[in-house]
Amino acid sequence: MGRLGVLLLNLGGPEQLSDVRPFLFNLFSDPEIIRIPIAALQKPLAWLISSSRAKKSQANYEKIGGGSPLRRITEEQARALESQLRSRGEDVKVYIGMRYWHPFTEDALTQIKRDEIEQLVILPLYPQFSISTSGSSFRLIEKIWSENPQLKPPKYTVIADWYKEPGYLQAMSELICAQIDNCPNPDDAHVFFSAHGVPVSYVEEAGDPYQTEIEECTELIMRTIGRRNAYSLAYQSKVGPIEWLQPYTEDAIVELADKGVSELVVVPISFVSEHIETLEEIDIEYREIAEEAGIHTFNRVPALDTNPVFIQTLVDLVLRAAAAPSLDINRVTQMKKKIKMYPQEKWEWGLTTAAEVWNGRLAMLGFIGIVVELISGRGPLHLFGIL
Ligand SMILES: C=CC1=C(C)c2cc3[nH]c(cc4nc(cc5[nH]c(cc1n2)c(C)c5CCC(=O)O)C(CCC(=O)O)=C4C)c(C)c3C=C
Ligand SMILES: [Fe+2]
Ligand SMILES: [Fe+2]
Repeated sequence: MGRLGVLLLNLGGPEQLSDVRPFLFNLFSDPEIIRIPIAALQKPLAWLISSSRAKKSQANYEKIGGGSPLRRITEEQARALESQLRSRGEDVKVYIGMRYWHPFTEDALTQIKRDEIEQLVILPLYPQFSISTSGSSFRLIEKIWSENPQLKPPKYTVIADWYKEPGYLQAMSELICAQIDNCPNPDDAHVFFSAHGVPVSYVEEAGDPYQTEIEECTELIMRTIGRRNAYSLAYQSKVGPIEWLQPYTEDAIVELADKGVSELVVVPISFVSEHIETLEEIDIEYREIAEEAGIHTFNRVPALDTNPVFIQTLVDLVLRAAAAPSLDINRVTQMKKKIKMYPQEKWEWGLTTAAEVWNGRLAMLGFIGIVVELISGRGPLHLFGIL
């Protein structure tokens, strides 16, 4: 086997407060994150939303030290993975490709070409697949390679999701058990999984397998734990006016308190590193809601970061993928069945009634939003809470 490369895919995050606005612009420019049916409106709307949201978002990043720790942690994970693989005798280099901030995926692919990597394993740092995360990164890689075919390595394999990996389940269950045991009454502790949400339309209309994979993942983790603790799942970080997966984390916490739960073990489930949604949203915002609702123990399970059992899982995944026949991005998307990634014709031009209605609604919302916002400086986007 020739020189092996591993490309870790992640979201990226602003490193300092002045990065927040351009980072948000990149994020909202992605049609897999916000689906604007008229492509020409994508960038103006991204500019509008990012400019207006920046202040609120900066205030949150300020509370966690003025920037996202995502780059530092992902680099630590990459180094740990690389040294583990090298200790197994592999001639390997690990790269990081972020979707919305440095180090960008484009730069990683250029470096991979320069280093003459012969076989590339593409490994998203998202255990479960979503159109908005791994799907978006796969689309970007496809686009870069189609525009610049010489960047494509001779062989590559894509890992679509890996939430069923025994090592991952083991690492998560050890971290959760430690927090259960930290509760005053461990048997009464309620294990509360909080996943990053996505709009309902992603699952119901575009066929995103994310919700199914998240639900299955929580069940597998609880089976691995093998204790009798009650558990539930909710979705956090809703953005904008449309309906996202429910129940929402903030409502579910209050409901549990109303039912008499007073000891909560909170498990961030859709991401493997500490980031703004764990350090600010869970640790500050949701903790406050829980305390006000009468929950006296709120133990948050730390993210995996460089947990050795987790890094070992990544090693196993890479070695298995490197030994497997080449699996390309198109086949992965097909394997994910009928996912409609934007701007597939089916979705964009509405071969189904639902998509037509939805596109119409979005187009109207976009037009009205931009016009009202530009005229008054305070439009529907504010009203609906996007900004
Ligand atoms: C599996 C994880 C994630 C999914 C699914 C996801 C979907 C999703 N996100 C937004 C909008 C925003 N996300 C933001 C930050 C952010 N998102 C994730 C992960 C998932 N997103 C992470 C890890 C981070 C934080 C990175 C960091 O800086 O540490 C933000 C910016 C922060 C803010 O202003 O709140 C936005 C906005 C949408 C719309 C979406 C699905 C369509
Ligand atoms: Fe997000
Ligand atoms: Fe948030």
